[in-house]
Amino acid sequence: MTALLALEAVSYRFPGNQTPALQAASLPIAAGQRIVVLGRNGAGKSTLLLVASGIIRPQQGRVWLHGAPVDYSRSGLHRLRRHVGLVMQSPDDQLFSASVWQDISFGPLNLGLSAAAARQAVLDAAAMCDVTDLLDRPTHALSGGQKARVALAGVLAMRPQCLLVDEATAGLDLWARHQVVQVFDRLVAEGGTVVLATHDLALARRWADLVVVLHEGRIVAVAPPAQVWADPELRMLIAPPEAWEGW
Ligand SMILES: Nc1ncnc2c1ncn2[C@@H]1O[C@H](COP(=O)(O)OP(=O)(O)OP(=O)(O)O)[C@@H](O)[C@H]1O
Repeated sequence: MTALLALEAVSYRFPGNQTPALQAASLPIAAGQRIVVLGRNGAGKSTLLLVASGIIRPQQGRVWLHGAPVDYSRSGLHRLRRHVGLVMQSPDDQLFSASVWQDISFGPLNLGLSAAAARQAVLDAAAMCDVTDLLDRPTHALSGGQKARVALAGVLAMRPQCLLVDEATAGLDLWARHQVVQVFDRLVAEGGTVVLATHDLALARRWADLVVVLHEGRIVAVAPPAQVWADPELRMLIAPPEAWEGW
């Protein structure tokens, strides 16, 4: 079966760095998957998502969308963005319009939706992320957790088939976290795929069908959570022993 999105032997080194942030990373991503990416700070999780979303272009290897290599022309990236959405680690990197409404509507309008369709997409995404009450607010005047939910709504408004999320639940209160996970589940139930980079082991254990373990830029495992949890060497690459107590 053709993967929805795939990384093939992808490497990327940031300018000026000695070591690559991502090295020969291969990962097929199928429709309907719940994938969690684990690894220590600097392991390459954000870089993997940036490459998968087309925001950075790998120096080696290729990214495939629906069985065709991504081309980095304007139209190629437009096609990728219609299917793959990235919620960045810091909402301040994502929110740039004056008001919440403008911010959430930017993506759908940019994809070429009519004003009416974009309006509906904004309302739907805002309802999903519980930010309807914030639509008229200036983006700079939101709390951190509110910004995170608005950033998610802005990506959901483009109805991506594959949602990539960097640290989605960090900084959210427990209700917001619960709600965001419900949004992910809904997307998967509708045939979409969600890829989360996180340090939240509890979420990874109970939610993921597949865990990707990154270490120093390399993918060292792609396996169901139970298999990762049962492997002492993989566990050490992710977190210290006390983090695994009770599992
Ligand atoms: N903009 C950048 N410029 C230069 N180096 C970078 C940049 N962003 C990341 N790096 C480097 O690339 C490597 C991988 O970083 P990355 O942000 O992908 O890790 P991460 O696993 O997401 O970490 P964290 O858990 O801290 O978010 C690190 O060594 C980091 O220092």
